[in-house]
Amino acid sequence: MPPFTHRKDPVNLRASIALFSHPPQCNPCQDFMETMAKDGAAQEATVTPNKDVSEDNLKGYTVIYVLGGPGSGKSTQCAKIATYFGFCHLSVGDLLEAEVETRSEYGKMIEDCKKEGKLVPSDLVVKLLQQAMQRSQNKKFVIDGFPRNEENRAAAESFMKIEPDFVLFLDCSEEEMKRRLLNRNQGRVDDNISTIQKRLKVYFECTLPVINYYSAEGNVRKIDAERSPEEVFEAIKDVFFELKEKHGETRMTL
Ligand SMILES: Nc1ncnc2c1ncn2[C@@H]1O[C@H](COP(=O)(O)OP(=O)(O)O)[C@@H](O)[C@H]1O
Ligand SMILES: O=c1ccn([C@@H]2O[C@H](COP(=O)(O)OP(=O)(O)O)[C@@H](O)[C@H]2O)c(=O)[nH]1
Repeated sequence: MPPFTHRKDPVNLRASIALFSHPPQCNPCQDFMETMAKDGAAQEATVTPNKDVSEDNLKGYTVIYVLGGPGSGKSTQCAKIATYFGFCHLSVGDLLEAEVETRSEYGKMIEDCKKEGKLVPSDLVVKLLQQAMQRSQNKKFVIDGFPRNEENRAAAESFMKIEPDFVLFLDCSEEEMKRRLLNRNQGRVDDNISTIQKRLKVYFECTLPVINYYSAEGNVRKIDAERSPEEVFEAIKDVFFELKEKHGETRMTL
């Protein structure tokens, strides 16, 4: 399969990327990571995984990654998947927001990243995700909006030993994603046009390569996400049933 590019408006995409003069920030917040490494802060407080649960316990879980641009409908569809198929829905964006609310030492940095549309360092994201998975009673996870860049993907594989059963790619035009985000109206600090442009840039430059990585492994199911939420979910259900039939219970437990 040829690599995914932006589907409907490649000309617009090139134009919008050209608006940004700084280089892609697929490994952002470097200063913060260096500080964490120096003082061992990553081991502290709320993000310390439960010590009596080994990372090997994550093996044998069913994991589905749901990727797509900001506003492509990831959260909307993950909630439906969770309800219909009994998966645990883990939104990394929500885990980060919850971390901000605990007023931990990472709160300000997370808030700043979010306002700027930047990605939070992988160490922290992976720890939060690992902790949430270990605390869950469920063994089937639909993971919303992660991995966002190559560093995230590699960290999930090497530290958590997880690889997705498959990746759902919600394909939506830039124009529609912008329209949805500007109408989302949930008081998010990042749903303004300036931050939306930055998030889209990160998506095109950092997340699309991850989708293409999995696609090269034959592990991506692309969904036309520009239809109504109900129509999108019907297409997603077809993918789940088709894969269940193909792989049986051993590969994916529904
Ligand atoms: N298929 C759809 N058609 C129209 N609006 C949608 C659709 N899916 C989601 N939305 C709306 O678009 C906004 C962004 O959806 P959301 O699921 O939060 O996207 P993401 O998690 O990818 O950022 C929300 O206000 C949501 O209600
Ligand atoms: O793996 C992730 C997921 C989210 N974020 C941060 O959380 C923000 C919001 O992500 P969310 O998934 O909530 O929303 P989306 O941008 O997909 O609409 C992003 O812009 C990033 O700042 C991150 O750093 N890593």
